[in-house]
Amino acid sequence: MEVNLFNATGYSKHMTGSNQEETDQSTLNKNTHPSTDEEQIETTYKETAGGSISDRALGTTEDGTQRSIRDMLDDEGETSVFVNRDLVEPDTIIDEERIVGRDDQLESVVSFLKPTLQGNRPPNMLLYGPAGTGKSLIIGAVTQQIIELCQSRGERFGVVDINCQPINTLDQAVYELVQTVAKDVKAEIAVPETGVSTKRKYRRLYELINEHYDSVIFILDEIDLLVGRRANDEPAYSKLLYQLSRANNINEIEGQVSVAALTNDPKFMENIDGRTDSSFNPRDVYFPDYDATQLREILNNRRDAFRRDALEEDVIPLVAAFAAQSHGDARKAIDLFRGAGDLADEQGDEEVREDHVRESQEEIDKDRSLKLVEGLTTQKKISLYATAAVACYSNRSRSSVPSPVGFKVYQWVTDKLDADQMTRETYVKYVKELSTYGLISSSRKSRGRGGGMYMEFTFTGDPAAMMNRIVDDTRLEAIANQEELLQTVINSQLKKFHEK
Ligand SMILES: Nc1ncnc2c1ncn2[C@@H]1O[C@H](COP(=O)(O)OP(=O)(O)OP(=O)(O)O)[C@@H](O)[C@H]1O
Repeated sequence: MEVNLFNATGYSKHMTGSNQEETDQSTLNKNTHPSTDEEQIETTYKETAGGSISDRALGTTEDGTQRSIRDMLDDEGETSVFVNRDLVEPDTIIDEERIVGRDDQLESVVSFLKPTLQGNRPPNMLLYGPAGTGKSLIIGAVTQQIIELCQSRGERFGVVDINCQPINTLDQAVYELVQTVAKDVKAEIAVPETGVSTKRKYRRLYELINEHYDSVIFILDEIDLLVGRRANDEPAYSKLLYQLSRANNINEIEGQVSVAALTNDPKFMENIDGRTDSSFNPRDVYFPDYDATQLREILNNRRDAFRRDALEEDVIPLVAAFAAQSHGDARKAIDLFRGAGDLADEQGDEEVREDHVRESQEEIDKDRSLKLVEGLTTQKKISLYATAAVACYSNRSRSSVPSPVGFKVYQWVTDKLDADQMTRETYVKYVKELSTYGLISSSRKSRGRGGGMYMEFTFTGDPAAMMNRIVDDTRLEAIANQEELLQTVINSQLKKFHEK
């Protein structure tokens, strides 16, 4: 892959072969000076707990003698299948040479952002495509290079990167931007999170940017999830994109500003307000799914995360095949690769084998839904329960859930429970969030001419199991006891929806 923009040699925090050699070397060094390390651990331990560490033997060996913490730590170091586990962590920024199959996207993003280096304003961008297809990776890799090039010329290029998924309102989004910039430039946030207007937060944002950056790019990940709370309002993402993309024109920000919005939703621009459309007016960059061959290559480029000879031949093809099944998501492939290695370590095996991959995949499947459900707020649980109930009790041949029906059932459930009721937008947002975890897939549907648009949700796993899990965890039991009634409500709502 040849990208001509840069002459910088690489990123300082990246994992390179030489970093790995350094790590190996320092591990070697540590082993040749055990007494120094032991003294250090012992001193720290004495200071905090009183007594010597060698007094405290924790494990027992096969011959019945007890082992110290240090022995056990040393043991693990020797048997791990990993030599550079960071390389299979999803958030590690990787070297350009390790990027696979994204030449076109990389070239587009480079060419769009190149004007920054000439002091000109780059266009705004919309990076769209399914989860785990490299959107954050590519924009992160290019902006990182620009930061370094600008630094070497004494210019300050700011990258303000936020994930909109956990953010509910425009006001929170602006505060998050202020917080992100303040952290980057090590300045005071100087505006409270609540109790002041959004306008004041914007003002602080612009002030920080004008003081600390010569040019700036906002990266808004999962932008489509920033819907806001009120049903009939313009969505929060539309307002935010409008403000940020015109901040330059109205001189709120003095340097060059561009906005890169990242989304899984290919139809994102259809919901944008007209005036936002014309001020944001992005250049599109599409990120398609990876196929199994590309996923294999992505994993092969990270096989040095593992000890040489620690991977059985079938491991990479099998991981790639599993990930290709779940929509070609590279994040899932890397997670499974790491998970199989962790399992081999846990089981004290020196090699990662096919059975570690299979077992790890099973655990991921089980864990994902369990953990996810445990961590949800009550409102999200109710939204998910209502949606799963429609999929489960529908008498129709297709068990997909139209969002208007899911919402009606959600309203019915909240009424029965006397719980708060969110707007339809918020309900849709909550359920869509679950598609990020692969529990649900969502697609936008049209009801035909003049009928409007709606979302359709499909469960990847068993919706009944999902309902049971939620019931175990919440006061929804009262509803679960009215199964027949719930079934009737669902099928009458489905009937109404399809007759319209
Ligand atoms: N082409 C690639 N080459 C190497 N690694 C990749 C590639 N694409 C993605 N990855 C890795 O997969 C993981 C997910 O990628 P990334 O976060 O860029 O996806 P995304 O499209 O932004 O996903 P989402 O929409 O869920 O935010 C990261 O660890 C990234 O390094």
